[in-house]
Amino acid sequence: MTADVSIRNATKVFGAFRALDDVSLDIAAGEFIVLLGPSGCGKTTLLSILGGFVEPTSGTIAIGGRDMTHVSPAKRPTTTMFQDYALFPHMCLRDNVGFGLRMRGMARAERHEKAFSYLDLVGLRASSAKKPHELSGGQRQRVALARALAVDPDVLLLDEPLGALDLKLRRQMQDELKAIQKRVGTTFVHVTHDQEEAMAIADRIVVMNKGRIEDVGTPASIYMRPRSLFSAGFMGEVNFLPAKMRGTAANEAEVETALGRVALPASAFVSGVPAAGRDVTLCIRPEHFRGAGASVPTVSLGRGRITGSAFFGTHHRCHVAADGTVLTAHLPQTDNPEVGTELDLRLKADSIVVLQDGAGV
Ligand SMILES: Nc1ncnc2c1ncn2[C@@H]1O[C@H](COP(=O)(O)OP(=O)(O)OP(=O)(O)O)[C@@H](O)[C@H]1O
Repeated sequence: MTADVSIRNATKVFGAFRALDDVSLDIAAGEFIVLLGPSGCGKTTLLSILGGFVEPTSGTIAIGGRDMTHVSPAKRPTTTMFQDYALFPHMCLRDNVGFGLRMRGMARAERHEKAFSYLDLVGLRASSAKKPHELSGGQRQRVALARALAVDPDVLLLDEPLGALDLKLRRQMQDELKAIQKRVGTTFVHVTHDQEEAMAIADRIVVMNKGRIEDVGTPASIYMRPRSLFSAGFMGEVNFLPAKMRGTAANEAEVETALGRVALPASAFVSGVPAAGRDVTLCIRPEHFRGAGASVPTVSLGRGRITGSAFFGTHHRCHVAADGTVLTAHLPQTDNPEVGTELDLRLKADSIVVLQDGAGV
């Protein structure tokens, strides 16, 4: 089963503190949505509102077209999977996975069959007689997932479920989680503060900050075309270059930066081309600098001097100083950037994104 979710103007106030501030979001049935943001931004509060553990101060929640705003957690078509798994230590895996089914009065044979099929889904059928303490962290996490899915929720809510795992296992479990979600087709809403995790698993990422939604989109669209400075900065490394709008022509606009005047295509301005005189910020990903000799259409920010360089395997990460501004540039693995040498600060024109301060969704 699967269902769409509609959140309308959800606000949650704790005393004088606005943990969630007028949040609206539509989630399609079968989507894998990741709520991403720093600690305290309201991710868990939003997830708890979906699960029914927290009631919104105002606003509404509908699941599968039915208003759920004041419905108790047990009566919602949702299941929440927490980071600590909460498996029953004295029960074997089959009984752990079948526990929710027993609570719903399902007959023994049917319950066992279903528990086995979900253990199969997570690759643990052969271990069904084991107890949780006989498993690794990743295996326990899979059992918790099987148990959560066995009760056929329309929407599975996951609160930092991979938070307790070490990095390598975490990356492996992300791939498994995504593959399982695609197989079962259940709507997943997953909370994390890890940008790489969000990119690894999400159909769409919801970037949150201070109780509000800053950006919503596919991993690629948020990375390449962020709609707020916060979103650009949270989704990986970025150079922010302040600028002032100058003239605009048909499909182009000129901006003045500390590194000189630059003509940019109108498409670089994510929320439209602002009027002359307005302050804007150019967002430049470090890997978008192209060395000399690149044959693609380029924008030039003049020349800079390399003040630091470190080899990261896939690329060299360099600091480049130009006219009092220090930029970060990732240069190809095969380059040999040396500190003290000069670098052409050239970019593909369509790789620059220009945002107005205070922009967002
Ligand atoms: N029951 C509560 N009473 C008072 N304040 C609360 C309550 N629950 C959450 N808050 C506050 O609301 C803000 C948002 O909390 P929330 O748990 O949603 O953040 P989060 O983005 O999930 O952060 P984290 O990643 O640290 O879990 C925090 O500042 C938190 O202290």
